Amino acid sequence: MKWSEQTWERVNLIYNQILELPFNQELSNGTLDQEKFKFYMAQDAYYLGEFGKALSTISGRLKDLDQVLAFSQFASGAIVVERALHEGYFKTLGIPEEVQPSPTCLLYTNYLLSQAAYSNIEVAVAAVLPCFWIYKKVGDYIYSQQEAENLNPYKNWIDTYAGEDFANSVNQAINIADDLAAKASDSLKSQMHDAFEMATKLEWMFWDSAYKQEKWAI
Ligand SMILES: Cc1ncc(CO)c(N)n1
Ligand SMILES: Cc1ncsc1CCO
Repeated sequence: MKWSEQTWERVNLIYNQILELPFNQELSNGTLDQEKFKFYMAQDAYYLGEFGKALSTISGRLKDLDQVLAFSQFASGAIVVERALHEGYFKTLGIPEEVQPSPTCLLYTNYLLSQAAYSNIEVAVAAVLPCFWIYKKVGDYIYSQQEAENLNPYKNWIDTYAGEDFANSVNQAINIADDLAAKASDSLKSQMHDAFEMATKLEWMFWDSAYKQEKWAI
């Protein structure tokens, strides 16, 4: 079995809990409170900027030039989505330009940046993979729940992650993780699983914290 198939089995329960989160259920049926969506958008813009930097760092650490190119394209893709949020949702929803990251957003982005900089490159790639794969699966799930006659106010957002371009990036990222895992020791593969599972939990926390509009205690 491929590393990616094994790793998905390990997070399948968390994935199902992600689908059940009130944020995703309400986003899917269009009833999500706009304040919660605005909070999420602001935090996600911050997230995408830091995620882009983590992808750039990984790009520079990879050896195979096709993989260097793929990660540098993912990095620019993430920054392009971040810029589009500023031109789109930030303006239409009236979100202030400067975003202070929530505790969970800071935890997640710092986890990704530190994995990108300091872990073995195989582990760093595994740590960023849920950002691709979980979003793709959640995007496809929510898209499949849409009823044609009801226009969901969050349709634009839903379409971003259910589209073909994103699907291609996700498949490329999974294949790169599998190629690295194929040459890795058992111990390294196990660290890759742990990083994938940790980032999957942080994805759960990110949506949960947006629903709760998480604040700093002091
Ligand atoms: C929190 C989070 N994870 C993953 C993605 C997809 O890149 C995103 N936009 N936001
Ligand atoms: C994973 C990811 N999320 C938003 S853009 C991007 C890279 C795809 O090009």
